Amino acid sequence: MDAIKIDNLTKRFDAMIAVDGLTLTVSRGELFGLVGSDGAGKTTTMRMLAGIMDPSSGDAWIMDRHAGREGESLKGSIGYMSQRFGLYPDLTVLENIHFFADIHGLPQKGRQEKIDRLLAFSNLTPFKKRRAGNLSGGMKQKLGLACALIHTPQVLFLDEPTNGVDPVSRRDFWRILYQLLKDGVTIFVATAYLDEADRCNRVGLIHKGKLVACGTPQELKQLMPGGILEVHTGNARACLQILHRKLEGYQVGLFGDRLHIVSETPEKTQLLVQDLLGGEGVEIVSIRQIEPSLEDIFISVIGEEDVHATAG
Ligand SMILES: Nc1ncnc2c1ncn2[C@@H]1O[C@H](COP(=O)(O)OP(=O)(O)OP(=O)(O)O)[C@@H](O)[C@H]1O
Repeated sequence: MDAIKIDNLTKRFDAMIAVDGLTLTVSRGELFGLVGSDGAGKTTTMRMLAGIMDPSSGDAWIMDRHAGREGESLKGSIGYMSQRFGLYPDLTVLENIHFFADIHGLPQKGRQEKIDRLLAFSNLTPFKKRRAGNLSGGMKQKLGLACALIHTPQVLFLDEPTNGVDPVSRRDFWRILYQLLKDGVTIFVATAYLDEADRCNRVGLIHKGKLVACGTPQELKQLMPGGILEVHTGNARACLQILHRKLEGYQVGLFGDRLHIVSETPEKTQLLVQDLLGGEGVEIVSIRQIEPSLEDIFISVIGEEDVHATAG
């Protein structure tokens, strides 16, 4: 059964279409990633699903209830952690959680046990008396998550929850999400980090408000015809310029100190690239075919010039 059903959801801001005919479903207990660069339409989608923004047209249902028309009755079933999650910096960790418990009308009976469980779950027990303003970025996000979970929602919406958080805390945060999945919570997470997208059961790539691809990470990786050639040389940027100049009709992108070339015939392209770079006096450290990453797929689907705003 579907936890989330989105049908032709559209949001216009004057002439600008922020979300353009989005249609997709998310099953119960699924971890779905909405992936796109800045301004792709992720936050606008989240707001409409969480019932805090009306769509211009189209519909969404969460657990069989209409996100707009039945928004009020949905509140108890969904948790929403927005990008600028409203923690109170002057309140302690514990006080913040109590504040959200009050908002959701959580009864006093059983409340303390619930809070203790959430604190332990998010590894915040030792910090419960610390003021939220004095927490690290990663801890703030965990506290935001604990607050979003206080009323035991069935569906959790997370808008770029690990934006700007260090890699160790990000991994920690994802561990917590996997625990929630085990408890049967459906998670809909927006992210610009493609490595995070790889951790999702299914991924939707959104670009300029449109869903341009959707499937499991493995399915998305099969969207790419041919393969990827990874080229490692002493100076990737110089080689990028050479290949942009001389290798017409190919997508070439810079990934750290490596170049990725999308090719339908990688073996042939490998010979061509070896010739071209050799002719320019470039020494190739290695050149090999690799499995495309989600980042490769993203670039191949939306075009290289549009991808630069996307975090790696
Ligand atoms: N209230 C608004 N009024 C006008 N335009 C808006 C409004 N909210 C969003 N937009 C525009 O809609 C587009 C989609 O924005 P949205 O915030 O949904 O993208 P996003 O993928 O979440 O990116 P980011 O991570 O930068 O928030 C952007 O071009 C944005 O400028």
